[in-house]
Amino acid sequence: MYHFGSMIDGREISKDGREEIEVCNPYNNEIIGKISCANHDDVRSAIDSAYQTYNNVMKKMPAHQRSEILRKTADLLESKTDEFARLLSLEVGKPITESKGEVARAVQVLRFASEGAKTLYGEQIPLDSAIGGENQIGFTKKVPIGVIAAITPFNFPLNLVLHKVAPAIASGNTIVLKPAEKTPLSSVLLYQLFEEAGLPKGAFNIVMGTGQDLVEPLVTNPKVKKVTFTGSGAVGWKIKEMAKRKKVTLELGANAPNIIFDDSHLEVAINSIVQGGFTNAGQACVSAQRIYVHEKIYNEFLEKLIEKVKLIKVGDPLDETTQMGPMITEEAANRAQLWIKEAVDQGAVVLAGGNRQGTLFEPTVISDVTSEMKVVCAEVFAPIVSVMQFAEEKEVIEKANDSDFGLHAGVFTKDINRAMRLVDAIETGGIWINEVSVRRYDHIPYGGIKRSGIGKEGVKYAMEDMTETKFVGIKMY
Ligand SMILES: NC(=O)C1=CN([C@@H]2O[C@H](COP(=O)(O)OP(=O)(O)OC[C@H]3O[C@@H](n4cnc5c(N)ncnc54)[C@H](O)[C@@H]3O)[C@@H](O)[C@H]2O)C=CC1
Ligand SMILES: O=C(O)[C@H](O)CS(=O)(=O)O
Repeated sequence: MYHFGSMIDGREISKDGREEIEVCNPYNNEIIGKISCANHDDVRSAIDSAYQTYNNVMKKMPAHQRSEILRKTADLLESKTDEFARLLSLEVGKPITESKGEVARAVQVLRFASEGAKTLYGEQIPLDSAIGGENQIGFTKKVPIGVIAAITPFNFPLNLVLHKVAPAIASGNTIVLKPAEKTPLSSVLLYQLFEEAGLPKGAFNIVMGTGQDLVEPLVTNPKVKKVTFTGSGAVGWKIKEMAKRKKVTLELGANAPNIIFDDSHLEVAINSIVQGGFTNAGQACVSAQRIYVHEKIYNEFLEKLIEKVKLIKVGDPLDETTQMGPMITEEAANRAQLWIKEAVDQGAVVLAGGNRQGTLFEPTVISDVTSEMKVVCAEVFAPIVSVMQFAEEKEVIEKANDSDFGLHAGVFTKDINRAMRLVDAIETGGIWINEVSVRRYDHIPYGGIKRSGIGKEGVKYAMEDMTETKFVGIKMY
């Protein structure tokens, strides 16, 4: 059984006399580990360590050395794919095939960051474009900002942690991480790899515990220069207020629209929605939640979708043949079931699934929903897709945009002109054509608008946000 404390200034601090939180396998509720929680003094020590290490070490470390540490960490992680994947399946409950996918993506994040460390360019500015700027040279440097505080959610505990730690190290910063207390174990295994790869002590610190307890002292400490948060909107926007004038990145939730026109490749669209709605039991912020299907193909689409959804094998995440595992807690599964009941009471029809056994929620398809129902207008974060029909392009654009959120969208059509019209009309941070909203590659700019957040991740873009652009001017005479 794993038992980890906080990792501060290059060592695991004492676990004695600390409050403990058990980490359970959501599939069978077995305890797989526990964490000993940090207190507010520990948070301060972690920030002090990160601050000293930034000023004395990381700020001065050459790019090739930062790059090499990241490259070595990537190689180490790749060599331990099975161990990490197993732990992800145990702590999150995702099928082992998806966990291996998360590890493979995490390796790529490290490799992108390793390359990014060497290509953090400023630009040359032609000063003589301004009257009076003759005989002067101008350029910019990308300079690190210092200590970064990172707060992460449960659903992709390795990759989403790396989307903060890897760009921070690549750009010469230091970081204090508060991982999700439901899935904190993989972040410590990751920490150990960084240590083995030669990352100086204090460059990456982890404080263990609940957000309620640790986030305020972390975010409000004056030595922290930037806060990067991934998680729910309810928490994220509170953190933004706490952070006051600090730089803040918020990666929050959504209810992604996916639009299927009557000229789309039906098989491709259906397979994409099956993947996009049920990956990680729907617990992805870009999960395909609202599916708008053109009226001409609505019945055929629905019939084929239901057929495929009913075949999804739900069960033990460690079984290689399992396609969907449990939700993270019984409370989360119960909430999803209540939302379905509420929708049904208001006229919705459950066409597949709808039931649960403990944390195991059946892959669910509902129709006859309205835009006021929670399963449509709120973030469902469960294996539930709502299918609606439309007749006109203009109408479906309005429906897709009728949301407080705006993270990713998917559009299926063979008409490039229409696709490009939707690219411009749909209000999201990213849009896919002939691919489902859930698709994410780790080097694309990723982040939402509206209530879905502020700023972008994706290694290069996170590095931009973790640096300042400093102007340098030289006058010749
Ligand atoms: N846009 C994106 O990239 C992503 C967004 N998410 C969003 O994350 C949410 C699901 O993850 P959860 O872990 O359930 O989110 P959550 O918001 O409950 O927790 C995220 C982090 O915030 C901390 N936290 C919780 N309550 C807090 C409080 N009152 N004060 C301060 N900190 C607090 C937690 O300890 C955890 O570390 C969904 O809304 C999902 O859409 C998840 C993954 C990616
Ligand atoms: O990395 C991803 O695939 C997503 O960011 C995870 S989530 O945002 O969809 O939860």
